[in-house]
Amino acid sequence: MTLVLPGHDRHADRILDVVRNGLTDPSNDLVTRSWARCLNEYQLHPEHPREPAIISQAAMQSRFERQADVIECARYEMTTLYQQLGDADSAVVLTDTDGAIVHMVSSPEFAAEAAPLGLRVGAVWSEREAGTNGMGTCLASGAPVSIRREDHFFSQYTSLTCSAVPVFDPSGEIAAVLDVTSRSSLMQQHLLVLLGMTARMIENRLIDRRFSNAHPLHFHSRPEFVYTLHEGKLAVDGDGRILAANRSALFQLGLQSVDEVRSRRIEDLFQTSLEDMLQRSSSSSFHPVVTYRANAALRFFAVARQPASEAAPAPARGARSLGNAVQPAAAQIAGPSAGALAPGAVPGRAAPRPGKPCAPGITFKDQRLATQLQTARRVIARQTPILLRGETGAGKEVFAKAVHEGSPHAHGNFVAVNCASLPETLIESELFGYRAGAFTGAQRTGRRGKILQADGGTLFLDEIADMPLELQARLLRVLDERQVTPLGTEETHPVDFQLISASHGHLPDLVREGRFREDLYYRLAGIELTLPPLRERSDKRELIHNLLATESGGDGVLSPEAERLLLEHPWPGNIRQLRHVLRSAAALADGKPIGREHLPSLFADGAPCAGSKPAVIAPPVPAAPAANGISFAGASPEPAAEAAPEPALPKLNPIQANERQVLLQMLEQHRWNVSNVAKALDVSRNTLYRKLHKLHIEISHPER
Ligand SMILES: Nc1ncnc2c1ncn2[C@@H]1O[C@H](COP(=O)(O)OP(=O)(O)OP(=O)(O)O)[C@@H](O)[C@H]1O
Repeated sequence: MTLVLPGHDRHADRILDVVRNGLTDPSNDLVTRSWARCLNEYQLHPEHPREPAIISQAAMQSRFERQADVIECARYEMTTLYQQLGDADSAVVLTDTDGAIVHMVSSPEFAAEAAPLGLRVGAVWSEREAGTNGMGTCLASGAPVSIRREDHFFSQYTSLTCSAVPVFDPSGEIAAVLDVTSRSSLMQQHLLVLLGMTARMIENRLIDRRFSNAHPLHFHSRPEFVYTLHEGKLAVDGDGRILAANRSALFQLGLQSVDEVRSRRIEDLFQTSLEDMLQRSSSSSFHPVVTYRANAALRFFAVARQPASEAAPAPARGARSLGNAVQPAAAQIAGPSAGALAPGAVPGRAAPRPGKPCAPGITFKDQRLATQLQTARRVIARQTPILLRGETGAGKEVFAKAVHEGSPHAHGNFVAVNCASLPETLIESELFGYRAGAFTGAQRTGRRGKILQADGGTLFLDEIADMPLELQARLLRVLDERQVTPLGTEETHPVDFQLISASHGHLPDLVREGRFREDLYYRLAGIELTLPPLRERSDKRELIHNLLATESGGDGVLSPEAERLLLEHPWPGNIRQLRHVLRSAAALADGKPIGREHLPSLFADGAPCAGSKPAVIAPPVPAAPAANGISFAGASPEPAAEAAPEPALPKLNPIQANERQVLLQMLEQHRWNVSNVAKALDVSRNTLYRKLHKLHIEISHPER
């Protein structure tokens, strides 16, 4: 990479000009003030760049020891942040209060390219050493900063952009700086928000760790924010004296610093005592209880618990696999000695089970996918929830099942729930189950919900973005408490399941729009993996042949031209689309080698293949007797349409019949991608699924 931009002397002139002539840029005052510090206070000169000082390994050892608990609390959050960024040309970096890098997470390639510049463990990035830069300037100003390319004091860093935030310890002092350094200068505002949230999570962990003998007290003015990143958190000793507070606690209590709260008693802040709070919390099963600010009419919802060090050990079952139980050690990677992480790779200690052989036709030979599978199996063995992203039909569910089969819970059930295809009103009972007669329409026998079915196994929540907000809160509670209460009952059942969720969309966007709970997102995304789309897979040829073998009963043969067309196709519908194309091709070829003329749906977008009739848009026709409605035979020429008549439909009125026709055409145009059709119609996927269900258009997975 070119880390030095041409024209660096112009860069130096600009800095000298601005500082010497007092030309501060009010929109970037923080940067110009830092330049002035570099020139006047540290006697640096932009024309005489210097490399950051490197601390010897031996000297770093004592820093690691001093910072041990901060590093330990930050490791996992840094890895999660790195996974979320999905930017292979970036590093997530933690420095101590001198600006020395104590931990770093990045891809091996980026680490190798950035090391000569001093972006590595042991390098000191204070302003005094490295001029204006994210980590150093954040330390100097005590505030979040973004230092974009030419904002750097030395020109050798102007191909990089860094955003950094301070991390505070429980006494309110800066304990570390968390930074993302990247080649891209885009989205810095967004990045600062993510960094800020990550810093808060590290701070909260640090309170738990340093005050494990104290009573944690969680509170917020809104009950749904208790136990979330936004909660106020206090550590209280056995006499009710406050030992530590997080930033949100100070903000909500209207205080400026931890000193103002330390050594005060619970009664000074709230109209309650520690004993009362503990007693009420425990009798409400640790649901938030109401309390008031002392001497004011401010209402809060709070929960007080026993110290973590005294808490009874969790039951053997249920103690292991939920989001709450995420172990910081799950993401031990770029430590003092290691240094780099391949995107998507999180080495762990627990050896994954080898896993059952895959079902016929299923393959994970693509290198990236194979690594992801290995990573996911390691991570799930360490009780970390997995969030899968990937285009529709890319194989998220198949992947999740393969993770389950190689996991310590492989002996339990793999239970899949598609949150988008269930009507909103049914998701709750489907997930949590219900007692007989719990509501009108409930089965007489009651129903064991999917969460209980997954006890001892794996719950796969597909299209999690479509889970309604109220249910998100309930799911979060299950993940927190590791127990489930079926509808219409008071009983709680302990549950122990591994959690894998999937979404084709970007959950942080939904979080920003207020459509998805941020705290739930963090619970689900212990690690986030983006599965490659079919067009990027290196095992495409093998996949095509394997799928053809299963779809044709072993008889299918491809002509070289057909193979080439299949390999070159962009596959917007991914493996599902490929499977259907092969299924109808095998039916059309009827035992003969499959040629171009048997692949009409590849040309359905207006490029009909030579020698075949133009593609016809028609209702989907099952290509095999038991197949469902997902078929590209709908866009195929007549022989396929004649091959199997559409099953008789219940009677629809003329308006419904018309609607059905329009929807089928749209589905066909969008290659049966429900999300895209929903987008085109400007309705939610949920609404569209309900409509499809009503009009008897079946969208399901043929192999389920
Ligand atoms: N690794 C694989 N090898 C062979 N076939 C696969 C593989 N992964 C997925 N498939 C096939 O692709 C189709 C779609 O897979 P799957 O349902 O897992 O995708 P998905 O990403 O969960 O889809 P959606 O986003 O629509 O829920 C299925 O027919 C499945 O059998």
